[in-house]
Parts: sequence; structure tokens; C-alpha cells
Amino acid sequence: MSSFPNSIVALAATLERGWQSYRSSGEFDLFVEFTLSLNGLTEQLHRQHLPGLVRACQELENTALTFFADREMHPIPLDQAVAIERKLQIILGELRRHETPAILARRTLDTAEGQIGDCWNQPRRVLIVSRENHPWSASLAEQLGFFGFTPEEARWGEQPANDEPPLAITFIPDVEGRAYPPAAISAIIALRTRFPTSYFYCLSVPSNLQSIVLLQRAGADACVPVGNKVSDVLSRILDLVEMHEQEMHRVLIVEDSATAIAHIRRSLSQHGIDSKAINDPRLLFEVANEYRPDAILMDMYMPFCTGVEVTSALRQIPEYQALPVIYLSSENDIVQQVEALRLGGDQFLTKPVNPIILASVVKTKIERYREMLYSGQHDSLTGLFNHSTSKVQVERLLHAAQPDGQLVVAMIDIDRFKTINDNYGHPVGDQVIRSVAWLLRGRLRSTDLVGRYGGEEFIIALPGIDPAQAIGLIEQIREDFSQLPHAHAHGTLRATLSCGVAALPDYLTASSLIAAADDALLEAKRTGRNRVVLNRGNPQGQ
Ligand SMILES: Nc1nc2c(ncn2[C@@H]2O[C@H](COP(=O)(O)OP(=O)(O)OP(=O)(O)O)[C@@H](O)[C@H]2O)c(=O)[nH]1
Repeated sequence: MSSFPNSIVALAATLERGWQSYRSSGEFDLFVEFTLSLNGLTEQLHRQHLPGLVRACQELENTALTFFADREMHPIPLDQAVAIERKLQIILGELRRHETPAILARRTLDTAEGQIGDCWNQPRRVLIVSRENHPWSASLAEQLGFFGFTPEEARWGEQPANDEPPLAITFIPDVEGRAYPPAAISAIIALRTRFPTSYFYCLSVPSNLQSIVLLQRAGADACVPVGNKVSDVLSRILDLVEMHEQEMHRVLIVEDSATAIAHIRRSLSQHGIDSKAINDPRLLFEVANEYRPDAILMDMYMPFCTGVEVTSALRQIPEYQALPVIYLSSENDIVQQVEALRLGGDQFLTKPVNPIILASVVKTKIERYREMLYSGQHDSLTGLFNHSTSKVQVERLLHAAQPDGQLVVAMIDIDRFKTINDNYGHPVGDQVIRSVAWLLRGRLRSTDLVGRYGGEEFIIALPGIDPAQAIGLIEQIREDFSQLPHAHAHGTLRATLSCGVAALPDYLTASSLIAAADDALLEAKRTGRNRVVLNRGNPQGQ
């Protein structure tokens, strides 16, 4: 089973073919095509949160761009072609390896009922390099283990036996706050050569330019300053695997010329952007409703009405008020352009548009738009869905599961949380809240809902499993959470959580599922806390 969307597999194949075509002909245009495919692949990998592969692709892109300036440089000299080929093969090799579920994977969980299928993915390895018995190393390894990673410890200069690249490698220097010694730099270089796609964190780096530049040259991706705690590093590693559903960018093209449509769609697809085109603006609302674009490319002059009129009409509909609209026109008149922007457009591009400029404008607009949507739907402390979006997501999962499917909804609440705040302060309380979020995110599938429902209350919804399987899974999370040490100024504290569960078909609506899970949560609190309670209610009850 492939972990990658088909678009990545297809882009990788196009990239390889593109390079072979260039090698056999030496034509500049084929080299440009190859670089464009590479850029598209980088974007896709970025969306999949694979920073190591993104890094390798960007390096290759930079090398390729040095041959962009002049047609006369082609075919490029043999030694340069061999160097590009070597980098390309590393990337393609990594992509092939990741076609089997590994790096995107999550922890495999066994329940009382046995293993819950393919989606519960495999562990993600993190290598920790330090001197023997460094206290941070053991503490980081322990925390990583709790959050579903597989930590491995290694000494400086030691090469791990396993050839699989780890997701991340963290380096803990022997002396905090000093420049890394030459032997450490050499060890980092050796690991970077062996694992070009892993993400490298160097801890306790002094904030001086020379130290940071040396580490970056050796292959560090992130230099974590002196004074940062193990929990900060952990949060960065978790960010690496955070998987917001990174869907492909979707662009709707409103354009009456078939040639222009073909040209634009080709440019967009080379950059990994999905598109749909309509040649009659009167179809816009219907198609936008169904396709849910992230941006619209709007021709200025069409037979039925102008692009400006269509955009003004679109802006009347609340859900499209912020949707980016980019005008395409051969119009050079500045006054017209300013007027078009005033009436609701976001950008004006003059035809024929350079494909690289087009893709980069589209991507920038879409990223901003998605960031805006993201911050409206997510909680800033944990990155989970917020209260209102969680409710919408339960509705969505319920809709997908009905009429005969399975769906389990659970409400989770940290026990006696007020005492944690009172005894250790709000920042420690916040960290405990984040730990629950991380644990849930690390243990559940990307298809499950994980949301922050209130202060220290969370909601999860698990499609396709029955209550017994869900309870097995949540019991494991509850048990692991109770063992998790949370750091405070004078040591560590332990906390527990309680959980209420309700499921289809005992409850048939989103609100009744949530209310029933909430009642079960209260029952769990009443009956001693640190428990999971299932609400079977009245069968078929509402
Ligand atoms: N640190 C922190 N505290 C929060 C946040 N949101 C809510 N709280 C606190 O969470 C506490 C919730 O306390 P209670 O509802 O009394 O419940 P509890 O102490 O967890 O007790 P039980 O639920 O009965 O086990 C309150 O003190 C809130 O101030 C937050 O974002 N950060």
C-alpha cells in the first residue's frame, strides 16, 4: 500500500523521465521542464510534511537553477550532470522507500481485539546522539517513547546499524552553550552524508553566527538555542509529523479560451496544483460549490460578462468573501487594473503569464488563504480543531459513516486540573494540556478527529471501529498518560484523565453522541476519575 498520494508518485515518475529526456538530447527546454517538475515535487513533499526530502529537493533545485541563466550552457558538462544525477537518485530512492508505510506512519496499536488494520501505522524513529549517560538523552528518549516515536540512542561518531533514515536526529553536546567541537562537527557531517533526508536538530547552540553557520554547513536543519528545554525539542519534533490534512491546492479557472486553459492547467500541474476550468462564468457558483477551490484564476473579458462583474457577484456570498481571485488579462492599462483590484480582485497578472510567476502567485495566495482558514478552525495552544470546528467534524464523520457504519465519540478531561494550575502555575498547566493533545495526535489515525473542546476537555471521534476496540485504545492512552512525567520548576508531576464514550448506533445524531459521551465522562469523574466509561444509553436513543 502506498503512503503517498498518487500525485507524488506521478510527479516522481515525470521527474525521472524528464531528466532522462534531457540527458539524451541536452536541450535547454527539457532542462526547464525537469526543473519545473522538481519544483512541483518539492511543493508536494512540503505539503506531506517531509522536511528531509524537501531539503534534498531544494538543494537539487538550487543546483539546477545555476544552469538556467543561459541556453548556451546546455548540454551541461558531464561532471555536473553526474552530480545532479546522483542527487536525483537519492531522492527517487527515498521516494520509493516511502511508498511503503514508514515515515508518514504512526504507532501500531494492539487492542484487546487485536490490531486495528493498516491505518495504525508504524513507529517513527528518532536518533539521539550524545555522550554516554547524558541526562537529557534519557529524558528525551522517554518522552519520545510516550508520544509514539521509537527513540534510539547513539554516541558521538558512532554510525547506527539500521540503514533506514530516521525521521529526525538530535544532537546533544557534552557541554551546554559552547561551540560544537570539531569531532562533533565531523560526526554530524558523517551522519548527514549517510542520511541526506533526515531532519537534524542541534541542541544548546550558542547564539553566535559562527557556531550556527558551521553547524548549518555540517548539515543541521535547526539549531536550538541554549536554555531550551527537552519539551521544546519534543514539540519541534512533533511539529515535523503534524499532519493537518494537507490537501492539494485547488484552482478554478474561469476563462473562455481553450488554448489559455490548456496552457494554465499545464503550468499549474507542473507545480503540483490541481485545477478545474469552466469557459462559461454562469457555471461558477455551481462548480465552486462542488469543487471548493482555494483560488480562482479569472479571465477579464468573457462573452457573457466581465471578470470584474463575476468577482463582485462572488463577493456577495459570505463563504467566498476571502477566496483569492487572480485576474488574467492582456490588459496593460494601469487604471483598469487598479479598478479591477478595487472591485474585489487580489492580484492582476498580464497574459501570457510566465508559468513560474503564475504558480508562485497562486501558491502564495493559497497559503495565506489557508492560514487564515486554519487559524479560524484551530486552537492556538494545541493546534487541534477548536470547539466549533470539532462539532462540524463530528457531523462530517457521522454523515460519512451513516447509515450502517461505525463511529465512536469520546470526551476526555484532565482530572483535578485546577489543582495543577494552583500548585504549579498556568504555564505548567498549559504544558499538561499540550501533552494530552500530542498523545492523542500521536496515537490516533489521521482520519480520526482530535479536537480541543474546552479548557482541559478534548473530543475524539473514531470512524470504522466498534466501542470495544475504541475503549481498548483509549484505555492504553489513559494508562500511558498517567505514567507521563510533566516537568515543573522543582521536578516532575503526574496527571490522569477521565473519558466518556458513546457510539453509533446507540446514539444517532452528532449532538446526542456528544451529550452521551459527556454524561459518561461525568460518570467517570463521579466514580473515581482516571477511568473510561461507555454510555450505552437507551438503544437507538436520541
Ligand atoms: N493552564 C490552563 N488552565 C486552563 C485553561 N483553560 C481552562 N483552564 C483551567 O482549567 C480548570 C478546570 O477546572 P475544573 O473545571 O474545576 O475541573 P478540574 O479541576 O479539572 O476537576 P475535575 O474535572 O472535576 O477532575 C480551571 O481552573 C480553568 O481555569 C488553559 O488553557 N490553560
